[in-house]
Amino acid sequence: MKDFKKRGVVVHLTMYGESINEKIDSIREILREGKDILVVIGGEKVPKETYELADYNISIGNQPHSEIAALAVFLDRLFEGKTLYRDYPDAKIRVIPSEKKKVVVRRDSP
Ligand SMILES: C[S@@+](CC[C@H](N)C(=O)[O-])C[C@H]1O[C@@H](n2cnc3c(N)ncnc32)[C@H](O)[C@@H]1O
Repeated sequence: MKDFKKRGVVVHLTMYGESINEKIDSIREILREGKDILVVIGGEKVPKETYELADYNISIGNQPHSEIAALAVFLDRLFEGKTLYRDYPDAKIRVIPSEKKKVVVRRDSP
């Protein structure tokens, strides 16, 4: 975290942090400025130093979630859902959204 702070902004997700609803616009602005964001999520006990080193301590509500759930909600808010259906030009398999069945298009290898 100390090293990363020389070139970007550290966001630590914690149920004790400030509301994501209040802070997400300013965090999104960091990306617009072209800076990188390091998202820190805990596993076991999170050391006190993490809270102090983070530029933002952000809560996804004040109830505990799994770390993956907290990260998923954070990323979805940050990118406003726009990354969910992003096209990857070099993808080997593409899933076509369908109401009733699985539709998959495979790209032939070159
Ligand atoms: C299950 S929690 C473990 C917490 C850890 N035992 C501690 O002492 O802080 C795992 C991680 O999920 C994330 N997390 C859980 N609930 C959250 C919430 N409401 N808001 C933001 N992040 C959360 C945090 O990064 C947390 O460190």
